[in-house]
Amino acid sequence: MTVNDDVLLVHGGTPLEGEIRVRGAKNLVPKAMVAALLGSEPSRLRNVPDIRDVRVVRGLLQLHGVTVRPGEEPGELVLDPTRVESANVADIDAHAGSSRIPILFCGPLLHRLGHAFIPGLGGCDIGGRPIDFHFDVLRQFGATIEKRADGQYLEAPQRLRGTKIRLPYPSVGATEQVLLTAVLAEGVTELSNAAVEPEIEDLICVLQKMGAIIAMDTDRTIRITGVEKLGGYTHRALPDRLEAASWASAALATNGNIYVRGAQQRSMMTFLNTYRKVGGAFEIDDEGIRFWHPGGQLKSIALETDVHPGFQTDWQQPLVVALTQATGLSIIHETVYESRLGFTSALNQMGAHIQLYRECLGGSACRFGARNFLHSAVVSGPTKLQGADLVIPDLRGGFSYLIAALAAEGTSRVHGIELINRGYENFMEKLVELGAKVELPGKALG
Ligand SMILES: CC(=O)N[C@H]1[C@@H](OP(=O)(O)OP(=O)(O)OC[C@H]2O[C@@H](n3ccc(=O)[nH]c3=O)[C@H](O)[C@@H]2O)O[C@H](CO)[C@@H](O)[C@@H]1O
Ligand SMILES: C=C(OP(=O)(O)O)C(=O)O
Repeated sequence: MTVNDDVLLVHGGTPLEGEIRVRGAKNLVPKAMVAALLGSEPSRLRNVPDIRDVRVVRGLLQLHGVTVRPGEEPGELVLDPTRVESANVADIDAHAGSSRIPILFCGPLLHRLGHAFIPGLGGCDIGGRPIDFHFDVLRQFGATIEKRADGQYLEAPQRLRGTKIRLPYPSVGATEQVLLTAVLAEGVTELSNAAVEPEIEDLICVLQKMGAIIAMDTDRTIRITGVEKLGGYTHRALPDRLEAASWASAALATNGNIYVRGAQQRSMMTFLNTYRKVGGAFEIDDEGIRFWHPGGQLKSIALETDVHPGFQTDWQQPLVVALTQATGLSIIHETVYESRLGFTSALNQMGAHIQLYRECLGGSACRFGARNFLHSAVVSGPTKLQGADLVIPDLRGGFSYLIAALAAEGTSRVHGIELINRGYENFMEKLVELGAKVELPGKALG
């Protein structure tokens, strides 16, 4: 086992109780920051969380000549792209492997400079995560792409042209690639089989504020009429529905009660339905959502992850920890990523009973069915969890291990917690506020 030295000691068995606040979505904020690169004037983005993925994009934008400074209110960034053409881009390799976001710089840089260099991407190791759709799309707009040892070099010999595209799968990133490229391309782009996640709708709102013309049909078709020039925007990022659901799962698994300020019903409806089926309670008001374990037994369920409006894959791992406490057999079918269930082996070491299958369990057949991936699970519960030594595998898997350690009897050592900072703002402070007994060896918390 590879053990990192950033370790959190978690003394389990205390219900999480209290209030925390979620700010702007990890899966929107960095993209809205990239969108600022398309404008001829400064933009203002509000509700920006202090997470690693935001810091990475800030560094990348600055490298490309965008000035990024704090605005008037806490969590506001002002992004000024007016000097991009004269930037002297150096050290871009330092960003290789940092996140998935660099790929979204392609369209804006091609429009502004006629060329772009994209270093190798990072992001969670939960499947192959190819970027073939992105490059197919960019070629359709008229870009040329050359693979080099350290990344991809792209050129736009002339202004990119609008085009008709059908995605093989409603990929979030590829849909964003089309949006960020089509808005300044010549003519109309028609994208079918697009992803329609709430973060994509919010990115469309950002682009419309900048002067873009984008129409969304109900059948996953998005039509973009290219314009000559875009201005800046002022926008408050939609709240992070993925972080909110993680805390909701933590409340359920630890017998707790957490008010998540900022959580919004509209973007979480599918999660809320599932939470209720499992036996979790929630109450919605204008400012947020309270989630709690109402007592009694939790119920097992059949769950299939899917693109929006289905059950978001990033909700899956934290909820699985709560399902180890439900009575009976729960079935999980992960249809978005082929390798997102590997984190369950550590839960089994803690006492859970989770069996993985290559077959598509629970109803529909997915892309991974006949391809040998362990992408379905049967969780048998309830099981008592015991503290263990855990090594964080990926962002949501990492938060799930925290939940499991908090729900377990005894003490766990959770290694690699730095990864959680990629998508959860101040998670340690929040844990302490909620009454968790956690320690960073040698450091004071709370
Ligand atoms: C930073 C960010 O917003 N990340 C989110 C984004 O990731 P990301 O945008 O990377 O995810 P996609 O929606 O693109 O990926 C979905 C599926 O499409 C496949 N695919 C994608 C692109 C491609 O060129 N070829 C290809 O085969 C992927 O391997 C995966 O199986 O959406 C995912 C699905 O909601 C979320 O889990 C991630 O949290
Ligand atoms: C998979 C995730 O993110 P990314 O695409 O940034 O790896 C996630 O947020 O769970």
